[in-house]
Amino acid sequence: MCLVNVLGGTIASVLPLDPKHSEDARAKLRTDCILRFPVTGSCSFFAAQSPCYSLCWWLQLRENHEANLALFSEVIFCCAAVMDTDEECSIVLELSETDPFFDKKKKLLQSKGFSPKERIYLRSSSKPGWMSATVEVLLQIARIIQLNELELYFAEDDVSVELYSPRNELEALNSIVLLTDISLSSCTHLQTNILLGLRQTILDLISNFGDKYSVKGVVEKNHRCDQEERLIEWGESNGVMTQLKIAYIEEAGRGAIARKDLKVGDIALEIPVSIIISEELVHETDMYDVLKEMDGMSSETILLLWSMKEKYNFDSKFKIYFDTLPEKFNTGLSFSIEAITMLDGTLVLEEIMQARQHLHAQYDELFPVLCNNFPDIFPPELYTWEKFLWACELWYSNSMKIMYSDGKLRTCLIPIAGFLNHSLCPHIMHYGKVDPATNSLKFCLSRSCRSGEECCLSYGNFSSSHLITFYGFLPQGDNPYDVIPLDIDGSDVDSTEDMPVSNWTTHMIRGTWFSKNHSTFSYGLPSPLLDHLRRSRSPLLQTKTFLQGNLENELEVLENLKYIFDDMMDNMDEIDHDNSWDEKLAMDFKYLQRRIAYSVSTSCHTGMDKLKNELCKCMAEDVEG
Ligand SMILES: C[S@@+](CC[C@H](N)C(=O)[O-])C[C@H]1O[C@@H](n2cnc3c(N)ncnc32)[C@H](O)[C@@H]1O
Repeated sequence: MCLVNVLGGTIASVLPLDPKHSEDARAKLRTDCILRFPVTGSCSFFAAQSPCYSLCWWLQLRENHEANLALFSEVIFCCAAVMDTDEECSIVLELSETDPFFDKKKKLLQSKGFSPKERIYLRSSSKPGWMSATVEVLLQIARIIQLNELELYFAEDDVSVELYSPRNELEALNSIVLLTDISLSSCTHLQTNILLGLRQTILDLISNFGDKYSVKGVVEKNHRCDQEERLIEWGESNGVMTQLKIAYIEEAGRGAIARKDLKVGDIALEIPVSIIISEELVHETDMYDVLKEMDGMSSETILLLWSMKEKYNFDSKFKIYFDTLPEKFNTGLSFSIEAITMLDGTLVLEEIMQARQHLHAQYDELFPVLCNNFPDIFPPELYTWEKFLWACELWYSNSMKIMYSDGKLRTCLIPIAGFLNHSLCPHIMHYGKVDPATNSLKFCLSRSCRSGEECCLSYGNFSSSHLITFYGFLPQGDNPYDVIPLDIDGSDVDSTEDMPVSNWTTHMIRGTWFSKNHSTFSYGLPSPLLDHLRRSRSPLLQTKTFLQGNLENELEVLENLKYIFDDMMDNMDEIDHDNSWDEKLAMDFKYLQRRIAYSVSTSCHTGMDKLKNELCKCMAEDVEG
C-alpha cells in the first residue's frame, strides 16, 4: 500500500519529510557548492521544506542569497577545445565524475544518445545550418551537465527538451561562451574564426532567450530617488564602480537600471570589500565582547543585534546606507492574522508559522536578559520585538553569502547591491566571490541588459512560498521551483534487475504545464514519481506496456493522484478580500497553488481517459481472440 500525503494542506495534515535525508542532502550539497558547484538553489528545494534551527538559527531559516561561485572557481565540467587541424577544431564536453548527480545525468545523456564525454567537431563548412546544428548538440549536452537536483527530477528522457529552466539555459549557454573564451586564447587564425562564430551565435541565443523569457520591470518615472543617489555617490567616493542607477519599479520597490547597454561578461557593479557589512565590523565593538562569551552565539546573530543598534547610530559609517532601508519590509514574517488565516490549505502557511514561532522563541531567549544585564549596550527601547522582527526581515531579504579571499563564507549586507531585485531569468547569476586581485565583489552579466532596462539578480532557486515568507513577493512568470513536495509512504520498493527503481528518495510535483510530454505513461507528471507509484502498487508488473494488468495499475495510480489534488483544491476555499498587501499576496499564492493542483488533476483526468480507451481496446481484442 502506498500512501501519498501532500505536504501542505491544513496544518494538521502536514507530514514532514524525513529530516535526516534532507539534512544529509543539504550538507552534501553545501560541501559540493563550496568546493566546485554552483550554489544557486541546489539547496533550496530542501531548504524550503525543512527549515533547520541551530546555532545560526535565523539564517538557516532561509538560504540567503547564496554565494554564486561556479564560474569563478573550478569549471564544473571538464571541457576543452582541442585543436585538430587548421580548419577544424573540436570541443570536448565531459560530465565530471565528481558531479553529485553523475549517475542520473549520465543516464539522461545516454537516453539522448550522448556519452558522459563527448567530442563535438566544429567544422567550417559550406553546408547551411552547420553552426546551428552544432550549437544544438553542444547545448543539449551542456544543459544536462548544468542541471540541478530539482531540474533533474523533472527532466524528461524521451522527448527533446528545449528548456529545463531559465537558470539552466543561461548556465548552459554561458558555459559554452566560457569554453570558447578558453579555447580562443590558444588557437590558429582559422580556428579563431570558427570559435568567434560559435561565440557570437551563443551570445545571440542568450540575448534572444532574455527577450523571450524575462519579465521586464516597469520603471515608475515620477518617483525620486534622492537618498539612493546619495548612497551611490557615497559608494563611488569609497571605490564603488557602477553602471547602474536606482529607480522605482512597479510592484517591486527600488531596482537597479542599466545606465548604458551592458554585454555578457560586463561588470555592472563592483563593490570594494571595505564597504561590505560583515562580522569583522562587529569585532571592533563592545557588543562583541559581551556576545562572544555567550554559548551558541553565531556571527550572524551578532550581526543582527549589531544592525538593530547601528540603524540609530548618527555617527555610523553606514548611516547613509541605513537611511535608505525601508521602515517596513512586508515579508511573510509580518503577515497579519487575517492574511495567515487566508493561507489555510497552502504550503506557505506552515513555512510562515514555523518561522514566526522560531523567531519568537529566539527573541525570548535573548530578551529581556541582554537588556537587563547590559542596558548600556542593549538599550531596551532599541531591542523591542518589533525592531527585532525588522532586523530579521532586513537580513533575510537583503543579505548575501559571500566567499572572501581567505576562503571563509560570510553573511553580508552589501550597500547598493541591495537594490538589485530578483528575476527568474536574471542578468547576474554569479556574484558570490571576492576577487582577491581587487579585493572587491564583482557583479558580472550572464545575459545582456539594455540601457534603461532593470538589471536583476538571481537570489537562488526558491519556491514562491519561500520568496513570500522571507522576501515578501511572488515572482512574475512561471517559477520552475514551485513544487508541491509529496511524502510517500512505501519507499522500500523492491527492484529487479530488469526493472530498477529510480533512486529518488523524495518526490514532488509541479504544474504540468512545464512538461512537454503528456502522452500515455507520462501525462506531464514526473517520471520518478510515476515509477515509484507504479512499483509500489505492483512491483512485478512490466510497466509502460499496453497489457491489461498494467493499464489497470496505471489507472489506479492516476486515480489516487487525482484524488489527492482534487482534495487539495477542495481544502482551499476561495476567499475574496485582497485589500491589504499581505491579503493580496496570500490570495495570489492560493491562486498559484490551486493552479498547480488543477493542472495535476486535469492531466490525471486526461491520462485516465486515454488509459480507459486502451483498456477497452485490450478487452475487445481479448474477446475477438
Ligand atoms: C534585496 S531587496 C531589493 C531592493 C528592494 N526592491 C528595495 O526597494 O529595497 C529585496 C526585496 O526587493 C523586493 N523584490 C525583489 N525582487 C522582486 C521581484 N521580482 N518582484 C517584487 N519584489 C521584489 C522584495 O521586497 C524583496 O524583499
